[in-house]
Order: sequence, then C-alpha cells, then structure tokens
Amino acid sequence: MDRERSGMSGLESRLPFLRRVEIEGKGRALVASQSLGAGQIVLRDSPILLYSALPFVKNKNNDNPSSNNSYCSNCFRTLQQSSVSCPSCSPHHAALFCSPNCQSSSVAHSPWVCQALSRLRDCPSLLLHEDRQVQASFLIAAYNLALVSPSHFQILLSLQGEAEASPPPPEAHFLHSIISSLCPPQGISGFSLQLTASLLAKDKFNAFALMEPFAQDGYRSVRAYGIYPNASFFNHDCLPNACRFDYVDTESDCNTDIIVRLIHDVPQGREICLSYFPVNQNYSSRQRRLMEDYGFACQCDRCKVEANWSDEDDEEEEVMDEEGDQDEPMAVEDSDTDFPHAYFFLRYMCNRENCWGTLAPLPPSNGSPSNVLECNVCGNLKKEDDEVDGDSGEEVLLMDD
Ligand SMILES: C[S@@+](CC[C@H](N)C(=O)[O-])C[C@H]1O[C@@H](n2cnc3c(N)ncnc32)[C@H](O)[C@@H]1O
Repeated sequence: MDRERSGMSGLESRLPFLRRVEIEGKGRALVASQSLGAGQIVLRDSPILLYSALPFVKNKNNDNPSSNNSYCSNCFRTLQQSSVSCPSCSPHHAALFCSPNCQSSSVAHSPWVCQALSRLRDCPSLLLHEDRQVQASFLIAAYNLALVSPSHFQILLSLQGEAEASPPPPEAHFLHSIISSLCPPQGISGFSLQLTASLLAKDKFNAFALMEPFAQDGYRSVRAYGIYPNASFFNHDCLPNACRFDYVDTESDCNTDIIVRLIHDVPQGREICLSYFPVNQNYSSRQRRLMEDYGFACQCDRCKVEANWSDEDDEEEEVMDEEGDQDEPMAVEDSDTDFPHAYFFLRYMCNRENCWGTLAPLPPSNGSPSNVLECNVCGNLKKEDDEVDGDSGEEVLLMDD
C-alpha cells in the first residue's frame, strides 16, 4: 500500500513515535504518537547541512584554542595528527579532512565552496566580523546545497523562519553583496537578497550546535552547526521532557546524527519539547534569549510560575553556558518550596561542576527502563536511587575521564 492510500504521512512512517501537529501560537510541533517510556529514543536525525562555527580568521580577542584546522571539514570529528588537505585550496588555509575517504566523499566542499571560501579570506570587510564570517559559511553551504541536493534545499526552505523585516536587515544586505561577488554558480533558482535574508532566518531558528567536548573549566564552544530536517520541529519548553545527544567524535559513520531521548515517561498525545539552551537559566535570561534568538515569548508552565517571582528570586551569580555566553543561572535549593518544578532540577540536571547538562535515562533494554542516567553535555553516567533527594545518585562512570 502506498503511503498516501494508507493515510500515513512520510513523517509518520519514518518517525514511529512522533506525530506532527499544529499548535496555536507555536506552529508545527511533534507529539507522542503512543505512550512512551523514559529513555526512549524518539528520533535519530541526520543533518542535511553542516557548517563550521569557527571564523576563517580570528580576531585578536578570541582566545578559543580551536580553529578550522581542529576538525575535519566533512565529518567534524577532531583531527588527529595525520590529516588530508584539499589540493585545490590555498596551501595556507587548506580545508583538512580526517581521511581520504572523507575528502573524496565531501559534497559540502565542492569546487565552488572551495573557491568561495578562499576568496572570502581576502575580503577585508568580512574579516573584521567573526559572526558574519560564520553566517557567510552558512550561506555558502546553503547555496551549495541548492546545487548538490535540490530536494534537501527545499526542505531547508520549508523550515520556520521568514525574512519578516522588509526591507531585509543590514546584515542580509552585507552578506548578500559578498555572496554575489563570489560568482554563485548558475542554476541556483531564485538567488536574491530576499532568499539570502530568508535563509539567514531559517538558520537562526533551526540550527543545532555541535559542541566541543566538555571541559572542566566550563568553556565549551560550538564546533559546527547543523540543520536537521525532523528535529527542527521540536518546540522549546523550559522544563523539557526530552533532550538531545550527539557523539561527534565517535567512530560511527553517522557521527553527526543527533539523538533525542525522553527524560521521563510521556503519555500519548503530549507534545515533546527540548530546551533550546541549558535549563539552569533564570526567567529573565530565558525570556530575553527566546525573544532575541527565536522570536517568541515563552508561556510554558515553568515561565508562568517564575513570572510571578520577585527580582531577588530570579537573580544569582554568573556562569558560562554551553555556548560560552554569559547568562544568569537560577538558584535551586532543596528547600525551595515556592518552586513546584524543583524536583526536575534535583533529578535531571547534571551536578558536575560547570556542566549544567540535562540527564536522561539510557534507552530501555528488553522493555525494562534503565536506572542509569546520561548527561547530554559532559557524558557522565549516574545511577539513580529509588528515592531522589538533594544529593542522590551514585556516579558510575565518567565517560571522558
Ligand atoms: C525549531 S522551530 C520549531 C518548529 C516550529 N514551530 C515550526 O513550525 O516549524 C523554532 C520556532 O518554533 C516556535 N516555537 C518554538 N517553541 C515555542 C514555544 N514554546 N512557544 C511559541 N513558539 C515556539 C518559534 O517560532 C521558534 O522560532
């Protein structure tokens, strides 16, 4: 039976645990198509587009030790001593690959991309702005996608994010004029300022960050961004019921896949949400970030409670979050009786210093739930006690120690 006649959408046949619905005020959303248990993998998704989060040329104040020479330009694994360089790039700034196989199979580093990136390095107005360099990398990857995989480009175009502002914002003008000067190949249909602005908006709302490994000092910057065609439909909740894992440095072929697992049991029909950033941020930081980066005011249950808190309840010392931004964390104390969600933090927030990751149980095996929780930032595994109290949970293994 074909899919249309069976009444099953393409998405439902590929994602057996999820159903796509429209929710007023949120747009498209993913809900559980059946009741699901803690630790269940509800999605494994491969990127349609990946691009480096690192500028081509760093400014003097950038003390991030990573550079584009740190990761394979195709699979973004950390490069080991032996790497293969692109023979067409300029010798001083050649794209590096972890293996001849990665080099030859890279559609992302096409001849046009290779040439475009080399020319961007000679563009003085761009070199002053690291953020614009990264946005230029995205646009090159997106316009390359239009050529090498038109169907994936259509998926990118279908994601949330329109160029709302009319006329387009100054950065779209600036970046479009730069991309126009790179002789975009014939055959990109609709190449225009409006399309560039729209692509930038889609990137802003939908890109997932693939992070550098967790370091004890808490500094953890992004190594690459990816656009994931199905994961892009997860909405945000400040107390999520799922979280996503990635294992970029793994040997597996699908090292840039992201995996979304449930934090706790979810009944059929309940929306499955991620938190778009670490859950420890306080109310005002969360609201500011969601408005600036994603264009909405969050009205989740946690925000409704915290909206009524006083300023003293809402402020605390500063920490670095997972993308190295400074944001204000909230204080969580065992005795915090005003806060009905405190249980979530005690049970599902990693208590390793400077981590702020979220814990989700390992997938059930043979139908039995696991009592081992994994942190999605530092990879710590923690055995959960039957009764969770402030300091519960025995650490069973440090994955990267
Ligand atoms: C990654 S997309 C999620 C899927 C999106 N709803 C769609 O229709 O394609 C992110 C966008 O979804 C919307 N969104 C996500 N979480 C939301 C929430 N809790 N409340 C309202 N809108 C939300 C915002 O427009 C945000 O920019």
